Amino acid sequence: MVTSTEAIIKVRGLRNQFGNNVVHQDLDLDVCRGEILGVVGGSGTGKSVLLRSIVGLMTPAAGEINLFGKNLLALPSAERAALEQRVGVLFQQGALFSSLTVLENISLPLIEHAGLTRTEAGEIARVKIALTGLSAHAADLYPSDLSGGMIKRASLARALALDPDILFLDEPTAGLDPIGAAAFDQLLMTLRDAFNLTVFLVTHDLDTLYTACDRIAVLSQKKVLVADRLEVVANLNDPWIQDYFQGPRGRSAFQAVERTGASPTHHQ
Ligand SMILES: Nc1ncnc2c1ncn2[C@@H]1O[C@H](COP(=O)(O)OP(=O)(O)OP(=O)(O)O)[C@@H](O)[C@H]1O
Repeated sequence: MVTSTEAIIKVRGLRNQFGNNVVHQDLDLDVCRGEILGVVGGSGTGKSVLLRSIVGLMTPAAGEINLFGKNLLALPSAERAALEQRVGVLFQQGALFSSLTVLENISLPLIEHAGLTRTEAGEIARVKIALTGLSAHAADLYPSDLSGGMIKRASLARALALDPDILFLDEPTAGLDPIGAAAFDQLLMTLRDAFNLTVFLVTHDLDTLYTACDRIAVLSQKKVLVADRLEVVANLNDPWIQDYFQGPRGRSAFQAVERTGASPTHHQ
């Protein structure tokens, strides 16, 4: 699939800080429409904080965040809320409501934000459940009845409830076994292709980077050090990048891709 070069997300001069802890300084990033961008970096480099800033869950100390060509931070709150509804977010722990069934969890944004009735929302929620590969009977289960992989899929179904243009995922394959993680990567690519979704994916999973991502952004030294195709990023002369991509796990992920012939370039 061909990703466009149009930046659907444009971050400029971003600064985030908690007390004296400056997490981002002068951070710039473009995310192109239709791409799956993998965001990596050492622990604490601010991947989740970057995600939360872009989706409007926290206000940066300085900088500009353009979503769909509009400066998010300068918009009146109603317009900003409308824009934020065009993004779906899958948080690290899934963040499903434990007292609601899967169907009710997915229905909630449709009732609250799209003004649908319970019945209408339930119908759409069932479509999303099928779309994410969950069996129909999962609809009536509670989060505590679900396996780790099912929780990820149910959370994905909820993130897709309002037909977002951009999907944000924070460590979606963390805690999944390798087969479950590979299946989730495949699902992501299928959904991106089917709906021309743009995907912002925070991950530590090297297999995901090799198989699913069109470009990779590396967070380091409070900035995006590089955002480019894997071949370019993996060969950069930077200690963290070399350790990460050329270390034993990086090499085995690369060899697995070589064996199966799967490669990000095959999706472009
Ligand atoms: N609400 C908060 N209050 C204070 N400090 C915070 C808050 N949220 C994040 N931080 C700090 O911001 C920094 C970046 O955190 P963040 O969770 O974005 O890192 P990360 O790159 O996602 O890490 P990991 O890979 O370990 O999940 C850390 O130093 C963290 O302690």
